[in-house]
Amino acid sequence: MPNTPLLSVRQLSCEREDRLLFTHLAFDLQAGDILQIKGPNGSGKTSLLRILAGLLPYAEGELYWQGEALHPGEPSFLSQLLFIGHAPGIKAELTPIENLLWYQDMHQGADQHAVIQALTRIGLGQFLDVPAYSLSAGQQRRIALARIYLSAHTLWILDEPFTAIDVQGVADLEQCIQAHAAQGGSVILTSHHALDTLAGLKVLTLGQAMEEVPHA
Ligand SMILES: Nc1ncnc2c1ncn2[C@@H]1O[C@H](COP(=O)(O)OP(=O)(O)OP(=O)(O)O)[C@@H](O)[C@H]1O
Repeated sequence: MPNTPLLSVRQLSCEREDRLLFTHLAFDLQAGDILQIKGPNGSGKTSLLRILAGLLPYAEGELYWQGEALHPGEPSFLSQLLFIGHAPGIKAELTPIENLLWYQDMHQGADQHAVIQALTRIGLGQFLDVPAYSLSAGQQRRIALARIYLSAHTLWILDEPFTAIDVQGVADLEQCIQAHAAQGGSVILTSHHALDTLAGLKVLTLGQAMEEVPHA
């Protein structure tokens, strides 16, 4: 008998500004899955991720988390979710350490040692104490992405995580995503890049059926 999916989406429709972006969207996400959402600009990829994160209402549909009806904004679900949106979502006047301590303090209590380790792993070890506004776009993005190294969440939802990240950074992130999935976590992400180096990748192109991608 198949395992209960971690997340099930059924008959989901999204409408923005009186325009229907997608209808009858349905897919299952199993523990250990990495799911890439694809589609042209404006097709609704970010909107879908924001619906799942409880940040955007949806027109119709049902969501299930581990077989139970899910209302995405509910705290018990949010405690298992790491959402990193399109924008870096950091405070420009704070240093990388301050940004992550502030974020951690809101969620699970601050741990400066863990924050420094995460920033070092993401390649910001030499920029711990400078204001974020003095860093490049890719470095600012890395501050936000360092949260994956602090995360104990089951589900990661990452909107364009590789934007502005260099080749080595992309490879490191892919490795981290793969490791999370290998430990039974799941990842839903958007990216316009081919991610076929990720083993077990599934792709959902909005408006089409979900497919498994052969490992490159
Ligand atoms: N803040 C907003 N307010 C109103 N409508 C919006 C807003 N953001 C997006 N939309 C509408 O939703 C549509 C889908 O946007 P969304 O960001 O979900 O697309 P996307 O597939 O992620 O695009 P991209 O590949 O360019 O990131 C847009 O074409 C726009 O019509």
